[in-house]
Amino acid sequence: MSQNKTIMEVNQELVKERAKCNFNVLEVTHILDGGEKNTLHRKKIESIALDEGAYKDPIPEEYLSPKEKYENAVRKSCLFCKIVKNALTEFTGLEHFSNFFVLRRTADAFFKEISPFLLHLGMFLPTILGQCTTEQQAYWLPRVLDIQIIGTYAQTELGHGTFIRGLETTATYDPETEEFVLHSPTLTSYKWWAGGLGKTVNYCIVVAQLYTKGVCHGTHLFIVQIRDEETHMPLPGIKVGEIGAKMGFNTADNGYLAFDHYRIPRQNMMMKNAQVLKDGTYVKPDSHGKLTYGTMVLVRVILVNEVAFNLAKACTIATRYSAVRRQSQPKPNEPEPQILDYTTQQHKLFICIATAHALQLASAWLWKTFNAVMSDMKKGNTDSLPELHALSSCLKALSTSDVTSLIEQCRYSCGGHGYMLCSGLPNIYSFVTATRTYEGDYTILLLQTARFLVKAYEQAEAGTPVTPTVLYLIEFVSGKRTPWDGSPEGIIKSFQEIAAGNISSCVKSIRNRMSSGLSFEDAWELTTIQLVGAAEAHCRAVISDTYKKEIARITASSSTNVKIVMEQLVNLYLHYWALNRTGDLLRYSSISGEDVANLQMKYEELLTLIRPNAVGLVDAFDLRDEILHSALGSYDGQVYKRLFAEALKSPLNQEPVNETFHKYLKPTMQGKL
Ligand SMILES: CC/C=C\C/C=C\C/C=C\C/C=C\C/C=C\C/C=C\CCCCC(=O)SCCNC(=O)CCNC(=O)[C@H](O)C(C)(C)COP(=O)(O)OP(=O)(O)OC[C@H]1O[C@@H](n2cnc3c(N)ncnc32)[C@H](O)[C@@H]1OP(=O)(O)O
Ligand SMILES: Cc1cc2nc3c(=O)[nH]c(=O)nc-3n(C[C@H](O)[C@H](O)[C@H](O)COP(=O)(O)OP(=O)(O)OC[C@H]3O[C@@H](n4cnc5c(N)ncnc54)[C@H](O)[C@@H]3O)c2cc1C
Repeated sequence: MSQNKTIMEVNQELVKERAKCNFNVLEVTHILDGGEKNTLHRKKIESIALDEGAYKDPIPEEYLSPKEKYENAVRKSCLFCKIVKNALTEFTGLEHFSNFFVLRRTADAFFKEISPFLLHLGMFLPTILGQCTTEQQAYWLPRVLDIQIIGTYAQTELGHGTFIRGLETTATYDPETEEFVLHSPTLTSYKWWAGGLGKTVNYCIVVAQLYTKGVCHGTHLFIVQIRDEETHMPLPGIKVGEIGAKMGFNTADNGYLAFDHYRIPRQNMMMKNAQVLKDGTYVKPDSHGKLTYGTMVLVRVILVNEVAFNLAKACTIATRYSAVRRQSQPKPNEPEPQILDYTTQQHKLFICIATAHALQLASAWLWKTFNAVMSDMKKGNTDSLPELHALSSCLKALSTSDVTSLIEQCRYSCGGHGYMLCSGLPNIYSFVTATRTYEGDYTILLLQTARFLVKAYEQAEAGTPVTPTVLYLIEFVSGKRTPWDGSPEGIIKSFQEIAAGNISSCVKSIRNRMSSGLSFEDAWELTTIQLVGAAEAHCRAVISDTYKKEIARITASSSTNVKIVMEQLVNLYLHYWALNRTGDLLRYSSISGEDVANLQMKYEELLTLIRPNAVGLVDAFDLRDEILHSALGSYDGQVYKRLFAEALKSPLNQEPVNETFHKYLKPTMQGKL
């Protein structure tokens, strides 16, 4: 493995664990990277960016003031872009975007929190790729890829994030000057949250209500210059600043922005889908009405990969630490066990490894689906967009929610040391917990999927064709049920039955409520707890099915032991979630109490089988120490030496006596204060 320029020798606990591992670690790395070629490409980029040590901070980030932290993050963002510039210029189409995952991963060595450039590459660039005409792209793309301008995505306002149709910023077309006039009529219309907006960017994409010829045509996207390219001063008519301290993302200068009748040229409306002609005539998109929401769909797809990667980091840290840490004495006169030998610890950690695999593979599959839909859309066919929207919504919601809980579980599994910033876990957590909210809140996105599921159920009832991910509804409405058999395929089938059963209950509730006189909206609203549950169940079935099928496909040519350990993890994932949903299983499948007990036994057996390979499995994520930033999770496992070295960096340890002793402590203790 390409492990790091470590100066310490590897802890014997980890040496023994690595010797125990019975599969080829590199083979699993290739599976997770999507093939050997991708692994080599990733390692090459990591080498270019990291081998010279440019990511290192003179003073640890956590001991800097907020302003210094931000300034240091800008310095390193520029450095990072300079180092990887060649890689950046390759991204001239959304189809190349998966290569950004590699850059994103490498950038983590530079930032313990986040780069203020994240939105430039993560949203400004893809929106230009997805929403501009070819001519507009020819103008903007070179400047964006060459970092001649830096941009962000300003959609959310102080008053509205979720409800995009409720945004208040206006863009009113003036045919006299062929300009749009951007205006923020109220305090609640101030743009709020956009990453990098506070101090870093000079351009941004603004989402505003388009008015032309006195008619409002709903929200549209505009490219807006907000700062002078030479002086970086806000331009006249622009009010811009930073929104203040947050739970995480503190190096991302999230900002606010308001317009006072601020003019931009007509050409700055992103016109791939809808257009405003010189005379103010509005030309509607002739296909799907929600095409301007395209960047959100892309970023939701990206986020599934993003959280899988962050979970891989967290469980690498927690698993290596658990192999090194010894605690308690269950058997008299025997040494204290490694905490990884406790079944409850395995229960906390192995589901994290399995989930990181499941989400990594589900995200690769979703990425393929996204590209297929984009390719259809290029030919004018938007038929598969609703299914993509439903899928990307629920996968984003469930993956960010699962991973947030599992990262916290990794922290719990490291006891007190996990609470230290130098464990790396708090920063990973504060980054990932935000993903549950941004780019569409958890509940909101599941309710979007639920809309699709209810419609699909009605189609299945009516005997009209349904899309691939909901084919299970056809069997369900026909009354066909598969008896419980406890096999992996049987568990997935039962997850589909749970999903179908939940959707069916929702449909019944809505119909019953409507037949008792409620409107559809009120009936829907009263059913939303169940609808969220149904969308979650559907998504669990999709992830489980995809995970199992993808592992079977990819490992068809793998060595025997790799195949075995990969299948064990799939089974662990399925058993974990089956046990977690026994209520639903008892309600919607033919499972018995005895079957549940068998599931539990099988689950515990799987933990024991996976245990010898646990460290090998996290090594296979192939995360360089520079990217992990963790005293607990480094490849050498020198946990205690690293914790102590980190403690010595504390500013409080730079002097034997702090001045507060003379100012406050001594006078207090001497009764003189
Ligand atoms: C130095 C460099 C260092 C590092 C960088 C290196 C590399 C970087 C590269 C990658 C980065 C990696 C990862 C991260 C990338 C970027 C992210 C990082 C940070 C992001 C920060 C966060 C940004 C944001 O949050 S932006 C704001 C996002 N906001 C939202 O998501 C709002 C959520 N709300 C909505 O989506 C909608 O309003 C709604 C869906 C809830 C409702 O909309 P609306 O009211 O208009 O519609 P409805 O009436 O409900 O529905 C009508 C029908 O339309 C359908 N619909 C809705 N949405 C869509 C859609 N998107 N597509 C298709 N169809 C849609 C809906 O289903 C209805 O259909 P029906 O048939 O009528 O039922
Ligand atoms: C770290 C971070 C970075 C961000 N970066 C950006 C950015 O770069 N650009 C940008 O434009 N935005 C950004 N955002 C904003 C983000 O997209 C929004 O915060 C998000 O979409 C949620 O919207 P909201 O804050 O308005 O929440 P609200 O919609 O007010 O949600 C509050 C609560 O109400 C519930 N709720 C709301 N509506 C309904 C409903 N119809 N039914 C049931 N429950 C409902 C929600 O589920 C939630 O529990 C960022 C946010 C964060 C936290």
